[in-house]
This record gives sequence, structure tokens and C-alpha cells, in this order.
Amino acid sequence: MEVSDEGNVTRVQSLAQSGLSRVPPQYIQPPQTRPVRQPDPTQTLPVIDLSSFDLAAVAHACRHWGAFHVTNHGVPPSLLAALRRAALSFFIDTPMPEKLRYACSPAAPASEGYGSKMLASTSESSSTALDWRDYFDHHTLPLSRRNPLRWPEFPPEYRETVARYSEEMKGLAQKVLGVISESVGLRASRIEDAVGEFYQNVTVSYYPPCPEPDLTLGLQSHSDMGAITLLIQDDVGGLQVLKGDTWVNVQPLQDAVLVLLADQTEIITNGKYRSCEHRAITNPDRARLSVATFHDPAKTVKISPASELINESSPAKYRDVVYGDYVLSWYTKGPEGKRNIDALVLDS
Ligand SMILES: O=C(O)CCC(=O)C(=O)O
Ligand SMILES: [Fe+2]
Repeated sequence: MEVSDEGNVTRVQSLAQSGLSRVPPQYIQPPQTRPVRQPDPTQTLPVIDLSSFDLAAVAHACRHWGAFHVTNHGVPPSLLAALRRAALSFFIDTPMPEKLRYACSPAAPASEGYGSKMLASTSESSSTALDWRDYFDHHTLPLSRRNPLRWPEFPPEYRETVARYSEEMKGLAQKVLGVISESVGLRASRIEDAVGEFYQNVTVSYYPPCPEPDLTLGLQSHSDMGAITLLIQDDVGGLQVLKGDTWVNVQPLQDAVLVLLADQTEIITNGKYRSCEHRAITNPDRARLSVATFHDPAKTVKISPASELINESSPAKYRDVVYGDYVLSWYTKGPEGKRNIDALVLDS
């Protein structure tokens, strides 16, 4: 997720540390996107135990939430902890001038590195309030995109931990996409076959404490653009998912991995499953860390609804899209909830 003039972009962490009691105006959300302080407390995100589950529970979670926690997923908890530790150390132990050596390139959107501003500065995106977030984006797969020299050098185990984590997340994404495929009535490999080789990015988000949590968002409302996102976080909380028209807090679940269905899975399942709209709120007291691992098609891949799910009574709901075109529209227009996928919906 990324940038235009990152060289000049203020790091939110520096702002937060300057001890200001009001946030600068460019971070203030318009009234309609400010976070509600009382999300629905009666709702809790489904949990799927990957060592024993029934497909109906997966189908229910995908249909009604587009998101669920997975437990017994096979990724060692020690690796999740090691990644969180290394990532946090980059943000809190590394001096700012050293961090800025990894600043995202000003030229291209979605460039790798240390950034703060998700969208390119276009006239369409200029009205969007800034996120109260800094991040580090790693290009991890395919290996031809990977250059660990662009990843933090400290702590010393950083690069190796990201590499191990990337591998584990790839395996888990394949496993979970297989289960999702079967739960919608497709053969297990069907969604993965449609996506093709995974283009995987690992993005660490660091949300510093914010003096005005009622007026700001850590990350604006969006759905992820690829196929599937796997997210881990610390115990602070702040992620919210939209269920129907209600925002629900996602309670951090120790050692679980959170699965978010992304837009290409919505298209492939012909809308039987919807991608999850989500956002991060800010916290006045504690910084928060999350790590999202995105699994996307190559830019040249054409995504279309699975023909097995289309018939006379259930016609194709989305037009085909070349993934690179989808990404370009996302970064120029901004996510604004789910507007990019909504633009592909065919008139019925
Ligand atoms: O910080 C979080 O929990 C959400 C991050 C996220 O949605 C993203 O990076 O796309
Ligand atoms: Fe996201």
C-alpha cells in the first residue's frame, strides 16, 4: 500500500513523539468516517480450528463476515512472536535517520520500504484524511521480487525472520484458500488456480498513540485488493470489520491468525463470498503493531467469476478484470470502502 512524495512525508511516529495534544488538520476525518466509540459488543468474529472444522462453519464465516480467526494453523507461535518482536524493534529501537534509509521510493505506488502515506497524491485522493500510521512494506514473493538488502538490517535476525514468515504464510494461504474453495462448492485448488503464483507482500503497520482518537483513523476503511490476507497483531486491539452496516471490534486472539477475504476472491466466487471491509482505529495510550501478509495475483492475470458458479439463475455478477488495472484504479481513486470492486458489478 503506498505513496507519492514519501521523501517529504511526515512520520506519524515523529508527530506523536513531539507531544502534541491536537492532531494536524490533515489527519482529521470528516464526520461521516469518524470511528464510532461503541461498536456492536455483542458480535464476535468466528474462530475456525484448522485441525477440526466443518465446511459449513467456514461458509458461514465467509458469507457473513468475510473474515475469521484460524487456530491450530500449524505456524509455530514462536515464529509469530519473533516476527512481532523484530518488526516492533525496527519502529521503536531504530533511530529515525536510520529508518529513513529505507524510505519508500517517491516514484512508484506500492514501492517497498518505510512509509506513512498509502495513496498517491492525486486530485481524487487529496480529499482523503491521512492515516495515523507508519508502515514497512516488504516484497516477499515470488523470489524474483525479493531483495532482503532493502529490509531492515537490525535486529540481526530481522531478514531471516521475515523470510521464514513469508514461507509459512504462503503455505497457510494455500491451505485456507483450499478450505474456502471447498466451502463454496468448488474443488480445493480452484481459487488458487485462478489467482496463479502468489505475489506476496508483508506489511508491518505501526500505529503510534493518538491524542484525538475520536477524530482520526489509523487506517481508513477499505477491503484488500488481492485474494487473501493473513494478519497477526499485538494485544492492543483497534482493528474493526464491517458486518452488514455495523462496525465490530476484532478482539486480538493470542497465536491465532486472522483471515481476511479480499476483492479477487469476491469476484472468483461471484459474490457468494464478499471481501471484508475493515479499518483500524487509534488509541490514546498505547502504540499498536500489526502485520498483514497479502496474497495477490500477478498484474497480468485476468480474474473472472468461476464458471462453475454461474448458471441461468445465478449469472455472472462481476465483469472480468486484469489485476494490474484493478490495482491502478485502487491507488489512484483510493479505496473508500469497497468502491473499486463495486465498480465491477454488472447491472442485473
Ligand atoms: O492494522 C490492521 O489491523 C489492519 C491492516 C490492514 O488492513 C492493511 O494493512 O491492509
Ligand atoms: Fe487491509
